[in-house]
Amino acid sequence: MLTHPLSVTESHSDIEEDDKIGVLLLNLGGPETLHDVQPFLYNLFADPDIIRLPRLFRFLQRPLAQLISTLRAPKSKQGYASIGGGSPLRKITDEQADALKMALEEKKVASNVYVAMRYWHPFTQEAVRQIKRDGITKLVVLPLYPQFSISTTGSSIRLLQTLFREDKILSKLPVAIIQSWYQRQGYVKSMADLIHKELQTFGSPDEVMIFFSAHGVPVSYVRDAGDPYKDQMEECIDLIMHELKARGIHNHHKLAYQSRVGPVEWLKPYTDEVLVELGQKGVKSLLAVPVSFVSEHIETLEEIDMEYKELALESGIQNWGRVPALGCTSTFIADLADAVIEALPSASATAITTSTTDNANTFVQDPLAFAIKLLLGSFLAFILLLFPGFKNQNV
Ligand SMILES: C=CC1=C(C)c2cc3[nH]c(cc4nc(cc5[nH]c(cc1n2)c(C)c5CCC(=O)O)C(CCC(=O)O)=C4C)c(C)c3C=C
Ligand SMILES: [Fe+2]
Ligand SMILES: [Fe+2]
Repeated sequence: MLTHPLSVTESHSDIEEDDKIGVLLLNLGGPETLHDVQPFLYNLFADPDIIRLPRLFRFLQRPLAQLISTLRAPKSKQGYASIGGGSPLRKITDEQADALKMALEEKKVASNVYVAMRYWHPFTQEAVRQIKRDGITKLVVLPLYPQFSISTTGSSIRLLQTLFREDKILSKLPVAIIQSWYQRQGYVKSMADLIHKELQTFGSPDEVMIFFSAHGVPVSYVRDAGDPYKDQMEECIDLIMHELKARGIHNHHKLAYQSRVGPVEWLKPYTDEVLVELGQKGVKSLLAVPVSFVSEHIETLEEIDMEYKELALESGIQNWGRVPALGCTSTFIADLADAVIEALPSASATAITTSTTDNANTFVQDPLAFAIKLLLGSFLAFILLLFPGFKNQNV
């Protein structure tokens, strides 16, 4: 007998016979060619969860996005050129989606796995349209970010809420959202496995500093908007180190934040500054561990492997290593499949309606600095508004 591709082959408590299970993977997206870089950056900076303006000044969002994306594009292009001319994110995320579908099948859950990128193809809107076409009856939303940030998972969820609210059918679809999963045993163990393995490549593994480098966010996200990202990151590192200790690994470790953009203060300590300090303090061997993201991307391949490695070696560190991103590591993907099954919504579950990341109360800490920025922004906006075409690009 032919089974429907989404039919369930063995009973799980929250799955009914005619259910069609969908899993929606949330990710950031990245430019596939150098030509895509500026419009990708425009989409990113046009997101009010990336540049957080008070509601009253949201009219400046798109002109500012146009300006900042145009100014940043040359530097970004250089970065993407150095890793082969584009982001590997789409290919890796598609592979993760296929691996997750298979892992779910092994656990007797038939599903369709969709990829929803926030700023480049395949856009969230496309994935949502496909979910509707496929007649999915239960949906699990799984961000590919272990820790929650307003700027990543929060932004994608906010967009989903808007798209689902606007649609008669989707607004009734039972949806479960996995907000974060850094604390899951499977993830923690998979990270510990990678670190353990990579330590063995050093001459004296016990003397290696384990250096966690997380993507940063502006301090105001945590301080003013209540982003749990920093707390979750610190807890995540504690859990991984605890797991390593249980395996008899007692190396020193350090957490720092990378990839800051723009003039505002970001979470500290900064990766580049810490690398210099560690070199000066006499650390000779260092293992870099990217911890906020589960695929290779520009920040691992260019920033860590090229820029930070060079800086570390110049600063006196002699032995450098880097843990690969989890990608399709089987223990990790199997654990994501468990997370999906545990989260499956019951038929009576509500659709995506409530917001966990409401930034309606965005406020500005320093009114004078804000007034100056606003005047400047308005002036630039005036100039830029002379140019047409401030719509989301390539959506
Ligand atoms: C947990 C991961 C990430 C957080 C938090 C995050 C916040 C954040 N990022 C920017 C600005 C940029 N991000 C860019 C690319 C990019 N960022 C992440 C992850 C997080 N960002 C990923 C996975 C990627 C895509 C990488 C790829 O391979 O294509 C970029 C573009 C690249 C560059 O020019 O450096 C920018 C710009 C901000 C402002 C922010 C928090 C507010
Ligand atoms: Fe980023
Ligand atoms: Fe960067």
